[in-house]
Amino acid sequence: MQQAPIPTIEPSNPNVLRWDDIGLTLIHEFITKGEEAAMIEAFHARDPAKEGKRRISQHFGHHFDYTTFGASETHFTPVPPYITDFLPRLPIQSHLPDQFTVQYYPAGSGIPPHVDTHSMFAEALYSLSFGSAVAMQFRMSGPNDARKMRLPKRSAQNEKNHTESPAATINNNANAPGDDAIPTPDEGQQLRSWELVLPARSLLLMTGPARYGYTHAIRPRKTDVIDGQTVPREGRYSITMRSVRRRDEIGCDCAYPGVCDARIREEMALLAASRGEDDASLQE
Ligand SMILES: O=C(O)CCC(=O)C(=O)O
Ligand SMILES: [Fe+2]
Repeated sequence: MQQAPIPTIEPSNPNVLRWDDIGLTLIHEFITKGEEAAMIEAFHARDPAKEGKRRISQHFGHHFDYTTFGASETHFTPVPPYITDFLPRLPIQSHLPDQFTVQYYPAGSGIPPHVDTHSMFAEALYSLSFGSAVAMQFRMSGPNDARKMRLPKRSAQNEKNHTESPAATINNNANAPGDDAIPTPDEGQQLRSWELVLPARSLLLMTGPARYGYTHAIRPRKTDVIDGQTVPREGRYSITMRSVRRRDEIGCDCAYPGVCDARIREEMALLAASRGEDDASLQE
């Protein structure tokens, strides 16, 4: 693990930290303590259990469709006011999210390294943290990630069982529940990788390389190192916010074809076509 890169602090607002070359922005105290308490209450009004060991997810807005990896045309849960209230404060107002996954991470749980599906969601990806801080790991994707994304897909997960992986990660085998892929020592040493502490009430925005080229993960463990101190983890909540691409917006031409689902689909189609030609020539 390498040292986290140094952010630039916005002169007009010291709560805003930027890593422009990576495409990350972290805004401290994005929500108030009152809003945070209301969110936690609303979450447990739907899912009372706090004792389990597994991450629990709730979906709002357009549900993820586990068969097309796009947005469902039929499944929609109205977005609660505790989310709609802060949307006018998001840093990018031109394109607001319409797909929301609220998750509870019991202490010790995490999320495997993954790249959120490129083709089905617009570039800006947000994560709002609340309840407690957690360290998120970023790692430049490499051949190992590209190889995993080309493995045959696991069976689609049951959307009703929302203790499973989050929506956008379904297309990435590195994300299968319980498959907390550890990079090979070779890859782990070579690739740029570090952890960024996401404090409670902070908003993380991922764009560019951070969105398309890096994997992000929360390692399942009991402690994090925060400001040089080893701190026990507590239950943490997050809201992942994405904007669903529709019709001719679907696709991706990013600079990271190895982990780009749009490119992988093209590759697979070419492969299938060339196999078809081979089959045809065998029959002649
Ligand atoms: O909990 C988080 O902050 C991130 C969750 C995530 O990466 C996802 O839902 O795709
Ligand atoms: Fe993600």
